[in-house]
Amino acid sequence: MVIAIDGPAASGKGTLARRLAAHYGLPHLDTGLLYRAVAARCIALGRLADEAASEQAAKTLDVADLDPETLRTAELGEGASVVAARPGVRAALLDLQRRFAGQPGGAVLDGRDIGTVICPEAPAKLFVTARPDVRAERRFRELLGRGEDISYDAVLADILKRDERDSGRSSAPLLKADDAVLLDTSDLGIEAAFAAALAMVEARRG
Ligand SMILES: Nc1ncnc2c1ncn2[C@@H]1O[C@H](COP(=O)(O)OP(=O)(O)OP(=O)(O)O)[C@@H](O)[C@H]1O
Ligand SMILES: Nc1ccn([C@@H]2O[C@H](COP(=O)(O)O)[C@@H](O)[C@H]2O)c(=O)n1
Repeated sequence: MVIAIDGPAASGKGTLARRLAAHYGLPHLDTGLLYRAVAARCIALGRLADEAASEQAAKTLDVADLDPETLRTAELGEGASVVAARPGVRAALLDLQRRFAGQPGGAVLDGRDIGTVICPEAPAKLFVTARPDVRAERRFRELLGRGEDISYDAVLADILKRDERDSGRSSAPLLKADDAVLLDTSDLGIEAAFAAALAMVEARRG
């Protein structure tokens, strides 16, 4: 079974994707890490504004090299949303994601365009969201815990800017697929959100 999970930044989709993958014994791909890794390589080269450099980085990306610890910074979240708006970068990462989803037994993928572009035929699709202030508070605490020197206001501003860029781009914008189930986690803790997500997936399996 393929489970496709989309939603805006810090909505909790990665947390739910990991929990669902563990529950069903499926492999999980956090597709945001792909775009973060492309941005990391471009930033290291001083070429984030260079479209050709970002396409080249995407074409030569190795999933085995993705290190969540180094990639989940605020700077790379912003850089990822810049390179993710480029059609050539998205095209270069398409096959890799579809191959991951096509593994025997299925997979769980989370991102922005999984239910709409990468796996439009997935039987179980969730669109996870939460109010911006709630998302910012969660991400702020997470980044503080990781030792980043950042303010709540800066995190909220980053989230709003990324939401706008991700939803407004012409190539694979962040959208709820028509057949995705909406899950608002604003007033749900992690366990309650997981229970709701599991019930939605079970309903689709049945
Ligand atoms: N329902 C919840 N209640 C409280 N905290 C949550 C909940 N879901 C996730 N979190 C916390 O919020 C933060 C963001 O969650 P997560 O990384 O799953 O979001 P995301 O949507 O995958 O973000 P991104 O797209 O930016 O990678 C994490 O610190 C996570 O532990
Ligand atoms: N399927 C996806 C996944 C991510 N992006 C872009 O990457 C940025 C970082 O993603 P996180 O999930 O790690 O926060 C995100 O803001 C998107 O711009 C994407 O376009 N498609």
